[in-house]
Amino acid sequence: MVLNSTNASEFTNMTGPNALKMDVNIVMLGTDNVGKSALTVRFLTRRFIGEYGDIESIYSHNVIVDGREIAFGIWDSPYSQERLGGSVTQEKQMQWADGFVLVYSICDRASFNAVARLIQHVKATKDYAGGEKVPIVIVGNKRDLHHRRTVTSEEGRLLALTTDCQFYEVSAAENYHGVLMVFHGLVDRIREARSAVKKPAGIKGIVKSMSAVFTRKRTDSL
Ligand SMILES: Nc1nc2c(ncn2[C@@H]2O[C@H](COP(=O)(O)OP(=O)(O)OP(=O)(O)O)[C@@H](O)[C@H]2O)c(=O)[nH]1
Repeated sequence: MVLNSTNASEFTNMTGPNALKMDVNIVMLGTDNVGKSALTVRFLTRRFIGEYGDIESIYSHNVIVDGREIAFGIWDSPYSQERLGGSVTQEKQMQWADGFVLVYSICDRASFNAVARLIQHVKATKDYAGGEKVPIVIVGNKRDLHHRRTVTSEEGRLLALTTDCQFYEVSAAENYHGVLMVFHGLVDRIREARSAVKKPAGIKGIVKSMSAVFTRKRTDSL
């Protein structure tokens, strides 16, 4: 299913002459029932509808983020064990994606453990130009069910810190803003990754060390 929606009118500062369009493809990953579809639908429609079915969907959605039009492609598929095994779909997803939202439920320790494995898998599989870090956001969902929590916020934060990912705890059921932060945060990461590819790594360092040599020579000859 492909759903198209344009939601630009709710943002200010969006039609400046310098606004450039940017395509961003995002894959939602995580085990069953963690809320991948709920997060996606919340971002696209601002609504939480409760039941989402098991349909694989690629959504397209245009919004303005920081004055720039972003054309989101969001691939949301139900979890299956083949995901960790190297299926054709998974390979396609890896090639297609610019960034990943890795979701677990704070009430489901197994889903958190699966995210830790998925991070390693994505990092090992995703062939990112320039070798810079793959943009990944880890999301602990179902924050509204804190009385049933089995994964602490600290554990989520620590996982993000040790794997160089971003981290958010949200409730797709109760809070649109948190969900918005997830997708905007990922766009920032993708931007950073792309500009790292454009500017060859180390060029600043080369300029710095050359000027250091010349400065030293001048100083030596005084
Ligand atoms: N309380 C609560 N329930 C949620 C939240 N997010 C999703 N759910 C519920 O969790 C169940 C699973 O949500 P889905 O979005 O279908 O989960 P999924 O990860 O896409 O699941 P699969 O399609 O099986 O891979 C649904 O009953 C949702 O209503 C949340 O933030 N809080």
